[in-house]
Amino acid sequence: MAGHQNRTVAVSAPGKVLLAGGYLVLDRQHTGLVLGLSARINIVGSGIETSEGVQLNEIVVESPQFLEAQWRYGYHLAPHGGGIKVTQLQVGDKISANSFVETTLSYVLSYIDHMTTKSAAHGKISSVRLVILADNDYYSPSARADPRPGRFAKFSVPLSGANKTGLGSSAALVTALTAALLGYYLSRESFDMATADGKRTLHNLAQAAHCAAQGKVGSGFDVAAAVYGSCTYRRFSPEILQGLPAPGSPGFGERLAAVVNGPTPAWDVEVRTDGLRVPKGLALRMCDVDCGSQTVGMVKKVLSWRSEDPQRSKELWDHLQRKNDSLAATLRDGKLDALPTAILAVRELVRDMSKSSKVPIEPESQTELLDAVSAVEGVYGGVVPGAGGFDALALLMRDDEETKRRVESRLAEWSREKGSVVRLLEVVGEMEGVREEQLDIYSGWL
Ligand SMILES: Nc1ncnc2c1ncn2[C@@H]1O[C@H](COP(=O)(O)OP(=O)(O)O)[C@@H](O)[C@H]1O
Ligand SMILES: C[C@@](O)(CCOP(=O)(O)OP(=O)(O)O)CC(=O)O
Repeated sequence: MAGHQNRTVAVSAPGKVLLAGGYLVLDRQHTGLVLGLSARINIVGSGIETSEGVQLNEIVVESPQFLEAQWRYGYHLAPHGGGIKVTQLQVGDKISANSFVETTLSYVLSYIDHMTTKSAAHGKISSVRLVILADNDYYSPSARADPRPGRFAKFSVPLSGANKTGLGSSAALVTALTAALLGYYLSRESFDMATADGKRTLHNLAQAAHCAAQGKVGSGFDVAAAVYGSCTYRRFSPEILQGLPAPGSPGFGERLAAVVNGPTPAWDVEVRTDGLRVPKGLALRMCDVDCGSQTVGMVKKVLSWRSEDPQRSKELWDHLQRKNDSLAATLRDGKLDALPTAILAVRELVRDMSKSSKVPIEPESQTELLDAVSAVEGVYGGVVPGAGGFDALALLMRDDEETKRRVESRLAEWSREKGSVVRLLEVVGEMEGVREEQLDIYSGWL
């Protein structure tokens, strides 16, 4: 560990879109088609300067794009192998929690502490400052301080006041923060995110921290996208994470390390990065639909339909899985002519699932909008991604300016007619997962 703590580490991890396989991917029998996005969460970690003889035990995390977005933590080694216990410190008169940051710090520092037990540096985690910078498409532009920002916009609100566009900020944040901390405190021989082993450690640890912070075990496709980028994803068995004690309680460090470093058969996740790709000439683009409709408890409702009608739902899911697989194959083989039919086949079965489960996965308003945009020259089609609902679309279209302009003008027309604002985001589908960055892209922010 020693010798690395004065280094500055910069890491970024991409957001995600689940193009096909919503709900199915919760079940290990099925897989999801996951695309990484060009919108990234960046973390820069560097040492905190202290005057000679002064010892600090502080971790400072900041999100300088937002107001009141600084979180300070003290930390100590918990007794009986409880790992590193992190406690938020008061800054000024306000204290706002950030459970994703706090949980990730306690998980990752406990893991690092355990992995360095035998080294002289054990128990000597030094202070660090971590700066978070998120690409603009993660949040709606309405609260921007400058309407024409550079790479990273400044907002005139706290983080809680920014409207998210649903690109998976928490998974990208947890993954980038985990990678930054591992890279900062461990030697390159112990952790290198460019290697398969490094990615495996990062994936397992980030899944554990993200699940704990979320308070539930989802399919984890968002963390997989943040680590590996675009892929086909078969989830890990949720039992892997069961029974982990809480950070600070006896044995936490050792149990966490055993889970994270656990043998591959236990970690039965399957990530195929050659399973899905966006062929040359094609772009995946996202639309943000601002409609005010809320969709709560969709996962619960779909799963209860599944248990109430096991036979029919199984047939439907098996059928849908085959259509999802064909869509992946069509993209992989670059057969653009076959794309519209492959997309429509998926949508048809998703609407069947919508109808049977009475959940608005592809609600009527989205069917209309998708059909309208799919009719624009250069658009191959689109889906309601992830869990579905009213607030987003993913489009597959020709990767050129003219198509983009035609789509934008069709969406503007739609917004005027229907009174719901639909906006094409700048973000595009991208293959690459987590990566190290050069510091110059952050100039002015550090
Ligand atoms: N730029 C950021 N800086 C600090 N924390 C962030 C940032 N973006 C997201 N987060 C964390 O992620 C949480 C949002 O996660 P969540 O509600 O799951 O949204 P998403 O669907 O985008 O993952 C925030 O409450 C915060 O804890
Ligand atoms: C239903 C799901 O299979 C997909 C949900 O995908 P979304 O992309 O809609 O999810 P969030 O943005 O994280 O809320 C649940 C899961 O896989 O965990």
